[in-house]
Amino acid sequence: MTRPLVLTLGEPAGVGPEIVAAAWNALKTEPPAFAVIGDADLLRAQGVLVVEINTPADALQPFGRALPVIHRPLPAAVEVGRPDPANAPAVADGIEEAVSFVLSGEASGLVTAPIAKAPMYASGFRFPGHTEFIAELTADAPYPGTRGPVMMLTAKDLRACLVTIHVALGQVAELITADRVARTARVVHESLKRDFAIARPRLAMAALNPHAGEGGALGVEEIETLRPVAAQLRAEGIDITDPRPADTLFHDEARAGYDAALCMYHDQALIPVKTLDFWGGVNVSLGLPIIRTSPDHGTGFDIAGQGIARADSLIAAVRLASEMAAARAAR
Ligand SMILES: NC(=O)C1=CN([C@@H]2O[C@H](COP(=O)(O)OP(=O)(O)OC[C@H]3O[C@@H](n4cnc5c(N)ncnc54)[C@H](O)[C@@H]3O)[C@@H](O)[C@H]2O)C=CC1
Ligand SMILES: NCC(=O)COP(=O)(O)O
Repeated sequence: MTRPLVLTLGEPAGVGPEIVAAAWNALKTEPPAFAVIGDADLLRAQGVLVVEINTPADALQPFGRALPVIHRPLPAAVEVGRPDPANAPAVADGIEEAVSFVLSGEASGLVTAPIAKAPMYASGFRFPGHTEFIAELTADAPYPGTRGPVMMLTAKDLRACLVTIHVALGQVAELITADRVARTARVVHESLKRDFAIARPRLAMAALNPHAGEGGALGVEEIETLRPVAAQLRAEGIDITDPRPADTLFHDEARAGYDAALCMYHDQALIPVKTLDFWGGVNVSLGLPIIRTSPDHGTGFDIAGQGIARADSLIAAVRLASEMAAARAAR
């Protein structure tokens, strides 16, 4: 029987509880089952039938008729739209527990609803986001390849992978080192084979500077770092382009020429992703011992509790986690 996925509820004052409830409504007749870790009362308040369970395996039997929840009550009352740092440690604990279920094999993969970074930081959380936190939690688990984490965002046929993630734009250029670019490319290449069943992945490298540096007139990173790394990667057998101007890398015909784009900074990847498919985009952590996906949107405080938040991205994240877990297990 298919192992269940495990879902975390994310920031309780955001759209997490309502999109998790809506995702269960949409997916309850479709395998795989999932177990939610979080405050069961928040989910009951969404009007769905909840069943409290103890382990992910307990989710399999009731999933079609009730939303299975491993109940972890929050310490502070939740005011919709107003995150309280007092609940942030419980949010982090939920992620940690969910990761342990995947590491132990009790769940096949992890899907996380969005967290709000600021209240987490205010409570002492020392990671930029889920991606780095989950990498730390899985650091001692065996992994048969180049370790990430690498953040990939998917939308329709676009897979955009980030060389740098949550850093100020002013710091990006100094972080574009040969080692970081090469490691990112290796993780992406291996993951496309292992988790996406693409036999011969084709990677496209986005340039950092306008017009790929215009021969050095608009920046030297392409000449000094990116072209030599691309050549080195090709010598290793990785099919990757030289750095290409980012403004012409994401239109329909361009996307047909590669399986994943290597993007140098957050917005270079996330703008095309969210423009192409804001509702269906998925955030994937590559190069980790566990499968982890997430919606591509955040906590939506401005709309939380109004019944208008869309669950499409979370539903896509559940489906993708299931497909990736199956691809990884089949190897
Ligand atoms: N994976 C994660 O945990 C992520 C967390 N965040 C966090 O979310 C918080 C808010 O970030 P923002 O930049 O405001 O992005 P956001 O994605 O929460 O909101 C941007 C816009 O999209 C709308 N929106 C978001 N989710 C929606 C949904 N499910 N249905 C309909 N409309 C939706 C919002 O109403 C808003 O207009 C921040 O603290 C950020 O750190 C942001 C992205 C990912
Ligand atoms: N902009 C993407 C984002 O914030 C997701 O971060 P993470 O929590 O998945 O690491």
